[in-house]
Amino acid sequence: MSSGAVASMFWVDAELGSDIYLDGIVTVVDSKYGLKHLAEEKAGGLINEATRQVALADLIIINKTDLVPEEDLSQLRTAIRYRIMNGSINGLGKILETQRSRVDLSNVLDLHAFDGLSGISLQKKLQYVSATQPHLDQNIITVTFEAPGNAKEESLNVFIQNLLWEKNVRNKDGHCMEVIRLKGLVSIKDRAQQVIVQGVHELYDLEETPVSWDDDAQRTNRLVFIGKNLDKDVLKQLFMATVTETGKQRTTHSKEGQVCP
Ligand SMILES: Nc1nc2c(ncn2[C@@H]2O[C@H](COP(=O)(O)OP(=O)(O)OP(=O)(O)O)[C@@H](O)[C@H]2O)c(=O)[nH]1
Repeated sequence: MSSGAVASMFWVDAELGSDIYLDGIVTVVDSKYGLKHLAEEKAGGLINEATRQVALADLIIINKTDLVPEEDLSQLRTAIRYRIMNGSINGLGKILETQRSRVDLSNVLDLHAFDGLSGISLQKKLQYVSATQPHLDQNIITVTFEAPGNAKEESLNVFIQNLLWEKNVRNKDGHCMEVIRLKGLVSIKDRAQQVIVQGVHELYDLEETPVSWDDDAQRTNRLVFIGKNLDKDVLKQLFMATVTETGKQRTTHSKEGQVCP
């Protein structure tokens, strides 16, 4: 089972009030085979599992560093950084290097990547991502944008569900957008508090933070999407429709009845 699917299970569990909650996603990369797995090409241009797991991670552990020469390790580091720079919500996702996966637990636990607390620093993270986005990789990319206004909760749900569930949103070339993860700070109409939106694969959640908007007139939504075939203009245009309440949610880029693979 992929890490995203496992993460989704724990996330749902947390909502049921269990003692288990999703703190963050840690991906362990094997020094010896990591590079090979990251480079693997999948039929139909789909994102390979190793890249998907690295892009999803809040923390990456490169393990078995004793098994490879420094040269190989350096190549692997570059390959991972390249994927996180393009794919991570955290801008520069944290990387640890280990032998026998020995880590200081304080580096692994209490990541709080999925709870409201992370929202406080989210603004900084989002700014960092947009400032450093290199746009080198046409495979998995990060798209970020800001938009002023208040989203109607119902319209926001339709926007997210079209992306994650219906998968009917296409880029300008007609390719289906594939969102692996999304994160954002959004303003919902008639709510004083800031709301965090988190999505992993097909699961998403809107969570109110303890932070209130300073100035009602100047609420700025900030969103980050990680995935394939993402088009900033199309995403922003669709999101803007949720804040301007035009009632028209679909664009010419989504084709009725045609679900992406
Ligand atoms: N040399 C070396 N061996 C290690 C290290 N970490 C784990 N191993 C050994 O590698 C073997 C396989 O362990 P892992 O790769 O951790 O096992 P795993 O994650 O269940 O296996 P995969 O999912 O197939 O990668 C075991 O014999 C471990 O003792 C390390 O840092 N260095």
